[in-house]
Amino acid sequence: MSGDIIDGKAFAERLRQRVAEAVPQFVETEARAPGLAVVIVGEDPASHVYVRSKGKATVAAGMASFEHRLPDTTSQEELIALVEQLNLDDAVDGILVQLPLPAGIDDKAVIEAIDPAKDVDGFHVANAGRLAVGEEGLVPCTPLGCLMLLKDRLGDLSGLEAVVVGRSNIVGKPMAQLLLQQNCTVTIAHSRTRDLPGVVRRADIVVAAVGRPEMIRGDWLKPGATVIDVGINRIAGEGDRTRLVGDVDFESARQVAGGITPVPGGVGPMTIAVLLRNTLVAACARAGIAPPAGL
Ligand SMILES: Nc1nc(=O)c2c([nH]1)NC[C@@H]1CN(c3ccc(C(=O)N[C@@H](CCC(=O)O)C(=O)O)cc3)C=[N+]21
Repeated sequence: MSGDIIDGKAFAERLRQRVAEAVPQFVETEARAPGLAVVIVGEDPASHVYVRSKGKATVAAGMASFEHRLPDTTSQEELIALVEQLNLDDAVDGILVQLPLPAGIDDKAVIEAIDPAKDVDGFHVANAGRLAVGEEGLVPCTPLGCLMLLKDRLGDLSGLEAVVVGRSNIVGKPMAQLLLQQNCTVTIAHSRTRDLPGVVRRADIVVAAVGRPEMIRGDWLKPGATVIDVGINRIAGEGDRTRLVGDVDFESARQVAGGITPVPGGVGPMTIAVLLRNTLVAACARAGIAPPAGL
């Protein structure tokens, strides 16, 4: 038996298309495009690649993209001053400060400076709190993208056993909240979990977000389980090449899983598509209009 590959890239393209189709209505009523500001500090080449692809996707969806590139000598005060300026800028509906930030800048202080209404990453404590208590708010892009893939594949998730491996504030914890909202029985496993393979083997749904290349293997899975691989790890490949792998050992897992997301082409493209979706949703909320249906 060999499970299906869950095509996150194709799903993400359809979501981006739906966002792009909804933008003209916003432009019509508000006489401006929804705007996303992305702030990047420092020279990390991989981060610059992501920021460029976010900017391109934003423009392709018909939205305005504002990129702010700051040198790695930028102080926390300067960065927060920029965030505060973007908070006040009416052309900006979404603010994303690319993480990680250089050493010496406190991520938390910068995130808390973002207006929660413009926090399209959903990282602000106000949005994390709203998610935890089931209030309307902006939800982190990666976990929301994972949930969309799961619902598309499985329909109703009620009563299913979900194991989230990883407890970060940006993926693991919000993922667990979303699955709980869908009436899953949710376990959060992590580096201190005893008998991790045994815990993972109970799961109908496995979300892997540990940041350890190919850690979760096929023999850890319940046959037929749905596996969502959030990991993006660059490891040594053939010769002097590198290759991108997830937190799941794809080849062995595929033999046992019912469905599995690949890396690349799985969760990564969903993150960017949901970022566009969140930007449009934030823009509608700021304008006091209903968000487009079905996003
Ligand atoms: N404030 C903030 N918000 C973020 O959402 C955020 C961030 N900081 N810092 C960096 C990470 C990383 N991230 C990715 C988004 C898309 C892909 C993606 O589309 N990946 C492709 C291929 C990537 C490749 O080939 O290198 C794929 O998986 O198929 C990857 C990684 C968003 N991040």
